[in-house]
Amino acid sequence: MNAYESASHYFENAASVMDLSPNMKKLLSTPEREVKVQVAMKMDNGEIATFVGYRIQHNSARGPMKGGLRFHHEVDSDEVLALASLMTWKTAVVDIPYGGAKGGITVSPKTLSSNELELMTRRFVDELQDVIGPDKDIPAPDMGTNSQVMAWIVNQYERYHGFNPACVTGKPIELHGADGREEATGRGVGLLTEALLAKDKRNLQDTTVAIQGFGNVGSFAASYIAEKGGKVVAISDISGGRFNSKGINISAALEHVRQNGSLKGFESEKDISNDELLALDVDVLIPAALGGVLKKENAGDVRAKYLIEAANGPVTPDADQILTDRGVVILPDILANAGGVTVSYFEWVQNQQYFRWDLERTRTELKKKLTRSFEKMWDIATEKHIPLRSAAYLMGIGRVGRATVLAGI
Ligand SMILES: NC(=O)C1=CN([C@@H]2O[C@H](COP(=O)(O)OP(=O)(O)OC[C@H]3O[C@@H](n4cnc5c(N)ncnc54)[C@H](OP(=O)(O)O)[C@@H]3O)[C@@H](O)[C@H]2O)C=CC1
Ligand SMILES: O=C(O)CCC(=O)C(=O)O
Repeated sequence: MNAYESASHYFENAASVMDLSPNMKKLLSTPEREVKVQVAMKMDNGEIATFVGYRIQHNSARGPMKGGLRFHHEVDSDEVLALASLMTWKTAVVDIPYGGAKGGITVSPKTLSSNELELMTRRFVDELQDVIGPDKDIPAPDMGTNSQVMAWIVNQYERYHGFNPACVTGKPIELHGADGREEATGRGVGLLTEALLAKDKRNLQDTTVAIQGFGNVGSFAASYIAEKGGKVVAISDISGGRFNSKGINISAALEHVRQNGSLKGFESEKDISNDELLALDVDVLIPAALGGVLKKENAGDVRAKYLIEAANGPVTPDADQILTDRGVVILPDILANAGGVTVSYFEWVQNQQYFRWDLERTRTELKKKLTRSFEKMWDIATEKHIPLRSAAYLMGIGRVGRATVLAGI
């Protein structure tokens, strides 16, 4: 099952519980626009290279479309479509006035020089500048992109449209970014982990955690959890995992990555593989890297009681069933990692109003939004005796469906 089939499965499941008409189902599952472009450029050595770029605009019933840009060698149209549809439900679950979109380029960004990365980003914007914009579709960071890439995007977009900071979020603070956006997704993961544990009268202080992926999301989630007294016993990146039964020193790991570019060589009690990390005997497992990492073959190995989907689509439907049957509580991606797009919304609001918030306000508003959405999802799940994922989908699809009906076609 590819990423899109997985996302469709979750949508279909919820749609059948909601009794959506076949026409409404079709309307809500079909993307409004799919753009596929050639990104042609001259590499540092003078040779011409071409890359394939995508922007898929899934749904705009609730507002301008919103979603990140992924630079990764596995990006394809199925994956981008799956991620775009998740954005539609995610923005609705946290009730921010957006639809959903996603984009990406099939490329390994680490194989490019900084000049090449900049040029590729600018050429991509040249191809997309007429379909994106502050009131149409607003990109942001995802895997393989960061605030520097967003800075090139805003600069290139403004060459066509004039001063326009709200055309992209996740920008550097110096270029109208929001204090708190960089940490937001990981912080949200931490806040929601606390909220979930609290339902079982538990807290982070007596909790062990394993996190796969130590990029933007994984590292900020680890920092938050460690600061709150949680014991992060394992972290990983593409070089593999590090395990320490007494808890990893997250500040030291961050410093190591800053100096060396990866966790490779970071000392710990023992080195483990990414597969071993997923099967560790911990309370909380947080996949924060690629999609589809928990599947039929390894879902039975999971020993954690709580699984927080920091990554988009980390659990396939087969695995979801196995884990749910085994009593693992899964906090679904469309809420678990929604802290990022929520603070992107705050950044966009600040850009539109030319008014800057301080970090404390951002953190307070983020907590308010996520907590409110979590409690609503929890109540639906409890009342209907359904898993949290189904409850979150009912919330998201319900809001998009109602907006569609009210607006009329
Ligand atoms: N950035 C954001 O605001 C948001 C991100 N997400 C989702 O969170 C996930 C992570 O995104 P983000 O943190 O931004 O991405 P980053 O590119 O910042 O980090 C990705 C991390 O995953 C690691 N990784 C990559 N491939 C593998 C692999 N095969 N096995 C183990 N680790 C791997 C990377 O290692 P290395 O550095 O060594 O390559 C890196 O540590 C994605 O699923 C994304 O869609 C969701 C919501 C918002
Ligand atoms: O911040 C955003 O606009 C989108 C983040 C994103 O791509 C995601 O939530 O998956």
